[in-house]
Amino acid sequence: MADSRRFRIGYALAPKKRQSFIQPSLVNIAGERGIDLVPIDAASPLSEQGPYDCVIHKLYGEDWKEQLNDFSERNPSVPVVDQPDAIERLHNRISMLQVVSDLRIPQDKETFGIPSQIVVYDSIALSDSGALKFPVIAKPLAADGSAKSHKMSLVYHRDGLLKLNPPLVLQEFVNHGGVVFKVYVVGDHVKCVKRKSLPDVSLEKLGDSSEGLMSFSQVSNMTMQDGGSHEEYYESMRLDAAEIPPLGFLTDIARGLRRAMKLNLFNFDVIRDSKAGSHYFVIDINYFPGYAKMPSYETVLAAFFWNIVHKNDIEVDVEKERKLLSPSSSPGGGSEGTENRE
Ligand SMILES: Nc1ncnc2c1ncn2[C@@H]1O[C@H](COP(=O)(O)OP(=O)(O)OP(=O)(O)O)[C@@H](O)[C@H]1O
Ligand SMILES: O=P(O)(O)O[C@H]1[C@H](O)[C@H](O)[C@H](OP(=O)(O)O)[C@@H](OP(=O)(O)O)[C@@H]1O
Ligand SMILES: [Mg+2]
Ligand SMILES: [Mg+2]
Repeated sequence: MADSRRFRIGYALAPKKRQSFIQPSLVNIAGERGIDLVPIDAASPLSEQGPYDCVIHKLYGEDWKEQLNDFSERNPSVPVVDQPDAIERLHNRISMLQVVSDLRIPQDKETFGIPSQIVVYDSIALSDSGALKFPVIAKPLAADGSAKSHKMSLVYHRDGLLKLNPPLVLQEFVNHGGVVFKVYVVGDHVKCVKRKSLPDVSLEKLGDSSEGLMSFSQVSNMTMQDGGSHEEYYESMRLDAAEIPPLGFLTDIARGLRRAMKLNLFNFDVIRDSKAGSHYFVIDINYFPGYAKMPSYETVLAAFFWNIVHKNDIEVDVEKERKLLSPSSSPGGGSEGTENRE
């Protein structure tokens, strides 16, 4: 007999994120699978809300982190996707990519790594950018969801560094044919899409650029106006022509990142080295990205939610789970996951 029980997944999202992610199509498809998506009011105590069979979230701040940790203590069997400590690694652009460098997965025909990069904490250190080869991209060290964290500069030569405001990551710019591959991960589902990227930088450009740097933000989210200019036509042609890396290669990286980071909802940006067609660089990892931009996002997310509430295969922090589920943990009152309340 089909399971008639309904499950409640609480979501704590900023208004803009709620609008882009909790679309009626997602609510309907999840509903058809017996899953109700229930808003969590971040302005009220989480302990007074619920009950939930799972909590998903993309909110920041120590208070929210404490509320979530308290919720997990009191509801050890209710998955929190994902654990704040695991997400925090992605809020710093050095620790974010360190996990890529630490991955140990077989690299056969296709190989991957991260661009050379250094962190600069103060303006004095700016002048000493070491052995980095120009151009470099100056990225805010913090990737904390603020608009500021996406404000970047392409720096053509050393003088350009003096106009920057640390703390920053200076990451070598890699010519990559103007296309970035965004790899969305939802549990064990992996989907790669192509997006516009920065164009390659010629040696001539390096020599003659007077201003020393070019600022930009979220270039991979810029939509081309319909019937755009000549350049936009060629941009879209280039996008179509770009060959997506082998899915098995991307899946190996995705699986490795998921296990290492203990995260279930993220994407990562990959660029192909124009100088070596089978070498790739991972340049960015994002927690709980814009899934609505992923084809069939509703079906993919609904299947992921179904797996969670049926306790299948999600990445958890086993140590944390073990501690929480140990006999000493006192499952308290509040919002234990519960039977259908219909
Ligand atoms: N090392 C690099 N070499 C070449 N291009 C790069 C490099 N790093 C970033 N870019 C370009 O700049 C864009 C923005 O960089 P990045 O993805 O790190 O920023 P972000 O603000 O975190 O973006 P997102 O919106 O994906 O979170 C990339 O999509 C890519 O087009
Ligand atoms: O094109 P994508 O889905 O990668 O765009 C994401 C982006 O990568 C970041 O994840 C943004 O989140 P923050 O880094 O926290 O700003 C997403 O914004 P959001 O408002 O959807 O969370 C972009 O969609
Ligand atoms: Mg990115
Ligand atoms: Mg990012």
